Amino acid sequence: MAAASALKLRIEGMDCGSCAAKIETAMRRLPGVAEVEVSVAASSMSITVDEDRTSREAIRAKVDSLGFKAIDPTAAGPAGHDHPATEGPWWSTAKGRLVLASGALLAGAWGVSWLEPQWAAWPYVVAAFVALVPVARRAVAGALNGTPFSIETLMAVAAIGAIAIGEAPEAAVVVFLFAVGELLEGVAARRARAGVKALVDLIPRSARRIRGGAIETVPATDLEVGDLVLVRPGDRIPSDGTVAEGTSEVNEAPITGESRPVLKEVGASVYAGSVNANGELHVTITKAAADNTIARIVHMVEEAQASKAPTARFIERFSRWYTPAAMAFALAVIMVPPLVADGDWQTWIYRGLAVLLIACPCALVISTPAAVASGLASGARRGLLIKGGAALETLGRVKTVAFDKTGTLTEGRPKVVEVVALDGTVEAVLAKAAAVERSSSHPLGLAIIEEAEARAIEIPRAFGGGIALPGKAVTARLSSGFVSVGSPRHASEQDVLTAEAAGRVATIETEGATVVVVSEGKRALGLIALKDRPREDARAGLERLRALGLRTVMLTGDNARAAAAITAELGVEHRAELLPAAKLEAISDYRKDGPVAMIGDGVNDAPALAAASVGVAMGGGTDVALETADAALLKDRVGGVAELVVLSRATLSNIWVNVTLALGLKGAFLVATLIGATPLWMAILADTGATVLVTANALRLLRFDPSAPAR
Ligand SMILES: Nc1ncnc2c1ncn2[C@@H]1O[C@H](COP(=O)(O)OP(=O)(O)OP(=O)(O)O)[C@@H](O)[C@H]1O
Ligand SMILES: [Zn+2]
Repeated sequence: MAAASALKLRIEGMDCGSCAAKIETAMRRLPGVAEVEVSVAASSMSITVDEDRTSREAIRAKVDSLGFKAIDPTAAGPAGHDHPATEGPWWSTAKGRLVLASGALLAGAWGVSWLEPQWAAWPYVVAAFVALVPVARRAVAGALNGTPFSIETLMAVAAIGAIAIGEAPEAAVVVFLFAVGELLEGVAARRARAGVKALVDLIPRSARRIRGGAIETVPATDLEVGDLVLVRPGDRIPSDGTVAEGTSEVNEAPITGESRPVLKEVGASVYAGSVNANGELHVTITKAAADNTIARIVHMVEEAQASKAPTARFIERFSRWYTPAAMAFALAVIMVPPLVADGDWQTWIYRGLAVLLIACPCALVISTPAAVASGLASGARRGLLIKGGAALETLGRVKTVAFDKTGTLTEGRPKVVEVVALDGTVEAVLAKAAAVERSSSHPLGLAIIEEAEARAIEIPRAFGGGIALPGKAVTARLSSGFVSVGSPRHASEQDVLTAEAAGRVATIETEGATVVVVSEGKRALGLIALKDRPREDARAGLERLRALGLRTVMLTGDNARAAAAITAELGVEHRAELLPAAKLEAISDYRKDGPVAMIGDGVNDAPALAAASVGVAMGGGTDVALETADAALLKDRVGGVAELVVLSRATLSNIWVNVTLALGLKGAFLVATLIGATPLWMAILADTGATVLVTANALRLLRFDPSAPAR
């Protein structure tokens, strides 16, 4: 049995969701095709196919036969660059030329009818046919490949019908306006795509590489990991790297959306595309051009735009039966009044054809994807990365926002504030604790190691790796025996805390510190108290969420007293001393009241992020934050959560405005047509006009600023 392979093709020429549905239907009829998803917003198709049964050439040929152009990026030219040259100006595209040609013919026909009215019919017929031929070709191709009732079918039937009943001028205007509409329909998707791609253009083309004391200018794409580059004040940083020399403020707005410059010193990470403000920096390159954070963000947003939101899926399914139903209705309009009420055939055929035009579902089908694509692009430019339409919809409906404590509401850099020796010296307690924590990446562990190093304490070696009990403790074997560092609760469960020691723990915790117990075998050696600071904007960020009507909670594995001390400062409800499993339970509790967003740093809370309706990682462009979770805040601020929610809600209401506009216009035109108030050429505006409005409305999201104070 041959394995199915997953292909990703770029598809040019799609404007509207029904194009996507048509391609999907045709693909499913090919042998060996398992899964297929076509995205208009991303101009792409993902398909899983057994290539022994249908070759990729056959797939491409099939797509081309439907009137689109399929391009295999892996087979494409050098460097596998997946950002195609932008399509030329509108008049150079096939659709643009069609609009120009049929417009010119229409104008010519109008001129003839004015000069020589008795010859007017034929030029109009010619004008109508020129614009109709490509439409009819696509209608036939669609019908042969499983989509008999497409927009093109509606169009072709209506235009041919109009010519047949002697309304050639109207037919010509209708097909011309349809061609104009088609040209406009792709605009939203293209603009949203361009908005994101513009980010990549922020990466400079050249860099100043330092080699053997000399400085040479090289293309940024030639930089290799380990190269050293010089970045002067005012320059953009050519590739992700770390500062090797110098101090400067860097504006990271392109990546994080944060316009305040960030001070970078030796050892700090810098991102490609950010602007060096005032000092000279030497930067060691850590990523090749294609792996730069900004390039990956753009790639992720493109993938996100390709994934369909539930509403989009619903509307696509809906329009699958909607189009045939509309045709049946139009037929009834033509047949029933003349047969039943002795109506005039010519009049009712004319009205029935108008109904066909009004029924075109294009505006409806494009309403959701256009808004979602714009919303995602708008977020990406502000450091709010949402990985798909589904996540966006959920974020807009969220009822509860749960936060992890460490690294999310707090800075995640606890500091040791006190060391208490219960047995032996303070130095020995720290030394052994640090030795155990060497095997852990927990923020508390890092703080303990840092403190031991700061006090120049020699850290002994551990034998073998440590054993971590998540949410409880970490244990390792030292030369003196097994040493554990863990929560007081875990220590008392293990019977190593005396009543007196437990009393000291309680006293320190009341001051808002986290206490860990260092024990050897069944003996408590000492206590280490640590404190972490709340993030600067945590309070304001939480308040903004509550102002949006959301419930905010803090879920923490830390002790109840320390948690209470922090939440008193932040004004947020909390649940403390939660083991990882209990965090998941808390989340499913909250989910009973509606969707829950979980905000974490993506480091040790991946299960909680996954358990929530939507997981949001916070963590300044780190790999973990980008890969895990359904959404990520590239700007390390609690306020970003509210911005995510505001943007998502704005996108959802934009979608509803679009759907209402599309359906409303159709309803109004339908009534006007049935009472005979709408000529054919106006009926087409019910869809083309709505498409333009819907597109323009969706594009407003590109400029939407979710950080603006609530209206
Ligand atoms: N590596 C470790 N070293 C010391 N103590 C630990 C370690 N791992 C867990 N603990 C103990 O378990 C408790 C809970 O840990 P957990 O990782 O669940 O929470 P946290 O990450 O500190 O806080 P939050 O849940 O708010 O992010 C800690 O407060 C600490 O007492
Ligand atoms: Zn349409």
